[in-house]
Amino acid sequence: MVNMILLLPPILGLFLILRFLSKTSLLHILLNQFHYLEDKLHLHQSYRVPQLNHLSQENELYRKVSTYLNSLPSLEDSDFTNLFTGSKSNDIFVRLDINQTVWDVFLGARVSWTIEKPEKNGPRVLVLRLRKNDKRRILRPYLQHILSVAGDISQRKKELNLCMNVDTPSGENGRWRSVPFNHPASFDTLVMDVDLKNKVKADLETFLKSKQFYHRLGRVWQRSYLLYGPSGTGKSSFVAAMARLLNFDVYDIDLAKVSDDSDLKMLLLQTTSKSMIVVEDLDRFLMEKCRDVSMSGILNFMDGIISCCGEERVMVFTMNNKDQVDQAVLRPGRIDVHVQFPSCDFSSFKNLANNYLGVKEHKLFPQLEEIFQGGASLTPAEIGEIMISNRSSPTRALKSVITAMQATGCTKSRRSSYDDESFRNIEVTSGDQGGVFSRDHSVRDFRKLYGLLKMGSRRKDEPLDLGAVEREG
Ligand SMILES: Nc1ncnc2c1ncn2[C@@H]1O[C@H](COP(=O)(O)OP(=O)(O)OP(=O)(O)O)[C@@H](O)[C@H]1O
Ligand SMILES: [Mg+2]
Repeated sequence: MVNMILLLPPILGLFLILRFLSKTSLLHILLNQFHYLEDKLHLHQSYRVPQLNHLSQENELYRKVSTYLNSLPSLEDSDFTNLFTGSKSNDIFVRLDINQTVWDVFLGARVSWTIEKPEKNGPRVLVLRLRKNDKRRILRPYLQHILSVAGDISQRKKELNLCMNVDTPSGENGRWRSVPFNHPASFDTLVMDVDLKNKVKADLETFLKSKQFYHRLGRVWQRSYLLYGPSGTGKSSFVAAMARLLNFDVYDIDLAKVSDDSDLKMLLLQTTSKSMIVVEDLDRFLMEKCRDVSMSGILNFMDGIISCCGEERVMVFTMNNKDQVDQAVLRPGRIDVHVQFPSCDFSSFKNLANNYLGVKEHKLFPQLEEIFQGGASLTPAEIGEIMISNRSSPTRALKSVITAMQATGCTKSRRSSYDDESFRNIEVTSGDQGGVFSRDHSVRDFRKLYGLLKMGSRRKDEPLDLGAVEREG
């Protein structure tokens, strides 16, 4: 009994000390000091993983290690970790900051990673530090482990990036600025010929599985698409839908910000594999008299000659009108698939009415069909705008569309040359099957061999005054 009484004060004291340690940061400080001392007592070796290689191309290992480190739970314990919101409002991301160290344990060995930035505006370097005793045992398996975890994370990755070239390089990310790519368009939301949509989807899916095929032929594993048609017919939305289907980052090249051919090469070298390279309004750029990038610079870029690092790439060019463009740009092999985006026909219109207004049938449909058959048309963008502003009243929306179509004054006689020309010009080269369909094939041949990548063929010649439509509506 006396013994028990004697033991009570030390037990109580120990309890109070432990409670004090757990409630304050003293325990944490002591543990840190212990790790620090333990660290000092061993010989260490450091390895550097630079962000860019000697050609200023992105070092893929750097990206993979960053992906891995940003997924480590220990990052949350590290001081001054950056917190960011993601694309969804309740997503929070944890990201390592410059000079911040994160610890990791692999096969019982403790290693640390620090992001350094040797020059103020220069690229970053990830520094791995591990004990010399552990080096032989863990270095290679550890790096393999990082690659495999990073691979899994990217496969699950839902967030895509949109990269845009900028005039002045920051050094850190080279010439590309990237932002999360959240464009909501998908193949489901795009109103277009179902057959055409499915053919492009199948073409993209086949491309993804064709690595061996391209390698056997000694070809760069890339596929090029030309999306052409009037403004507001869904070309940019289609690009977003393609990126979403492929799960590729998008590199949107603004050629006006490219200073010369070698600058264009450098930009391409700084893109990664599994990406989509997009050049919008190429026809307009090629038409410019004073431009900094030469025709041969553009052609080399399209051929993928300068793509040393970027395998598995899809290139997309958009144009309003391809008739004025040099045939060298459009030749098979340089552009594999041409997809035409026409103004709306009646069947697409009904799909838009269903999507925007929830209307499958309406008493005004026969009148609208007649107007469409008369040759008048609007682009999906124009029809979409009218429907959005009148979405509370489908009848008013449809009446406004009728008024707008009548206001365009487009008649059958004004559309003939465009129709016939575009019909002849459809070219689909099917690299994966080894076939090239030339311009001379008849339309029936195209339908038979690959299917017709065409949604219809009407055109609007004059801009719509939406203000007038709304007033009348
Ligand atoms: N086929 C379509 N289906 C559904 N929505 C469409 C379609 N085409 C256009 N839109 C709508 O119209 C708007 C403009 O479309 P988009 O920017 O894709 O056209 P574009 O062809 O790229 O035009 P531009 O040549 O001027 O760049 C978007 O908000 C899009 O949602
Ligand atoms: Mg566009």
